Amino acid sequence: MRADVDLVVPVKTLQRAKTRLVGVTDDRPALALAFALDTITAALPAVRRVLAVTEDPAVAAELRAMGVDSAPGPEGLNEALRFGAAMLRQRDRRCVVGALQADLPALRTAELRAALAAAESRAFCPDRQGTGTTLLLSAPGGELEPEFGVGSAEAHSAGAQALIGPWPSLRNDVDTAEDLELATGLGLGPRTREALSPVC
Ligand SMILES: Nc1nc2c(ncn2[C@@H]2O[C@H](COP(=O)(O)OP(=O)(O)OP(=O)(O)O)[C@@H](O)[C@H]2O)c(=O)[nH]1
Ligand SMILES: C=C(OP(=O)(O)O)C(=O)O
Repeated sequence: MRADVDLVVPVKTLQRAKTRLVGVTDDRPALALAFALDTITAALPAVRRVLAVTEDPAVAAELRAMGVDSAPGPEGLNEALRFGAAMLRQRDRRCVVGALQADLPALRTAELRAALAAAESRAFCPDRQGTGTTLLLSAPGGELEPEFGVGSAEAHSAGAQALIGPWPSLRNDVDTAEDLELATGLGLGPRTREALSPVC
């Protein structure tokens, strides 16, 4: 992708996040926060700007300390993404606006860079199962039109390039204990390792 890339990262209110990881840790909100911070830390060097959309003041405060902008958005994942994408589009009419899930705790900057470089225009990265989506990119100057949710890879595949390549860390979103095991094999980010340290 030759245009600048600005990313919206949606972060759900921590108390309600990552419900499928119940039993993995005693402190699920802390784990959800660690996922988001590791994801964003890895993404920052690969893109021009990151805007988190979150209703959670604790997430906003952590991000502010890292120098990352956030804004409270409407309830619901696609609503939050449309809201963030509109803010980014207002700042730059021509850039690529992307959506990156905040549950990629093994994300490697170089792998995100490689996926972005492979994108020719509107594109999406399917998750490792091939059914969900971890990254969605608009065409330069285009609308994001997010359709996240069950079966989102198929929904996003209409008129968009599927980004499939040597970027396993970008495809490994963590919803379940099995996903977390696989992410551990790829190499977790430091915040997630720390959040899990009492149980590792
Ligand atoms: N801002 C915002 N982000 C959301 C919302 N719902 C989901 N997200 C984010 O969207 C991404 C994908 O969400 P899921 O994988 O379904 O995560 P989750 O809802 O925390 O997990 P489960 O409770 O297991 O379904 C994660 O980055 C979430 O933080 C929402 O209503 N608002
Ligand atoms: C919302 C999605 O994520 P998950 O499957 O992680 O809930 C999606 O892949 O569209």
